[in-house]
Amino acid sequence: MSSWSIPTASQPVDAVVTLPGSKSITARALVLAALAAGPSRLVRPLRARDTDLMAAALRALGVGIEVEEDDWLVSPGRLHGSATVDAGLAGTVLRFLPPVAALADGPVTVDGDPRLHERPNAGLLDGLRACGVRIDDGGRGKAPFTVHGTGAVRGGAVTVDASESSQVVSGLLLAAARFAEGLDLSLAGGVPSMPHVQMTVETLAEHGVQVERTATGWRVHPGPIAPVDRVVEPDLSNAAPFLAAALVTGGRVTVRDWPSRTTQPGAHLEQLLPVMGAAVERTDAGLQVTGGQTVRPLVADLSEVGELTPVLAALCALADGPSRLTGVAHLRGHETDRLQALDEVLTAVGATVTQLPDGLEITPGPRRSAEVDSYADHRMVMAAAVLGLAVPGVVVRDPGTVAKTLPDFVDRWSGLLGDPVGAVS
Ligand SMILES: O=C(O)C1=C[C@@H](OP(=O)(O)O)[C@@H](O)[C@H](O)C1
Ligand SMILES: C=C(OP(=O)(O)O)C(=O)O
Repeated sequence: MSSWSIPTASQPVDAVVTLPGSKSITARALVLAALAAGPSRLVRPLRARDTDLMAAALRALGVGIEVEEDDWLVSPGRLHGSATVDAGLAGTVLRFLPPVAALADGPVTVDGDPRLHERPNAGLLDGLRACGVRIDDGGRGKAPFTVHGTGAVRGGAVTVDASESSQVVSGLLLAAARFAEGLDLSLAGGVPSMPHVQMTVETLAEHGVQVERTATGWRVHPGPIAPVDRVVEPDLSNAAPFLAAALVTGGRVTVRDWPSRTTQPGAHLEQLLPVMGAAVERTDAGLQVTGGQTVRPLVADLSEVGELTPVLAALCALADGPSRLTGVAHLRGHETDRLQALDEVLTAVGATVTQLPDGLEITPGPRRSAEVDSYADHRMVMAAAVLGLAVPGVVVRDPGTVAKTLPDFVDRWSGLLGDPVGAVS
């Protein structure tokens, strides 16, 4: 296991950053292209562990996915088992692949990293069962499990519990046009990360699927899924640490190709970062964030943008007052229990942290060096990188875990600081 001594910023950063494609859009585009009535081209999809695992899983079910320079050419095929699929630690594969597997002819087993075995998935598996699919999960509601595909899914009216992950809704909606009766999905409770559900609905509509909001959820009409060629937007959640660097160092960072309109939750950074003292401007080059004299605290409900919590929490630990982040109980089921992990890391560098049932209170304190874990969580490495800008001597173990969504993050970070060494040992 290697560790990374995070470089401290010796001067304000001043950089223009180009980021790879969105994980969430790439995953949806792959699944819909795989279920479509003809071939689709994905231009500049994200190539990272999560999306490579999704492509491998679809290939294992009979989908053709050819690499052509920076693009993926997806050719749907007859979906078949038997197959074993490695979901790694990807929530997108864990929740988007099983409804596709249910359409395959033969059993498909989904397994992954040790932590995947702890990620909640009963909402999805019970939802699929209500659609008429047989699943063996040993009664755990978690991976590993086997979906016994018969080549067809009934679908119809189902009520699901998506309180632990919006991906339960997205996974079912993505495949639903291929169910005999479509899907009339009702929610049993709340759902976090609504922008991600909206992203699913809009991507379905782009593929010609008839999908509508109902009083209790969403209805997808049965019918063909049209192929679509698309250019994948940059990943705005992965923009967060780079933009945060502008705040921490009082510098300026521009993220290129910021979409004028998007369903990505990272778009909320445009409203959240000014609360923390930044000036944000859309320029011809992209979204430009300029830091102020200090980082200001944040009091916010992050339920819609839970993915941004680790980097925002790191900023809070460097702010000039106490912060309170709420609405993110479901982060306890992410790559790690992120509320616990953030508590440990922020405390290690000198903050006082109180865990709430659904969030964190963070009071900055005298800063101190620390060696911290990555918790197999890409966003914890990114959070540590933000802390290390201002706290000398922050070392993060196993930084390679960023490969989940941004394999060259460490090199990019060193480039941002003009530090070619980027000591990884
Ligand atoms: O649908 C998606 O692409 C995602 C939805 C969200 O999941 P949760 O609702 O489980 O937080 C988000 O955190 C995850 O990173 C990606
Ligand atoms: C929660 C995340 O990932 P996943 O898709 O694995 O749930 C994330 O990327 O922050």
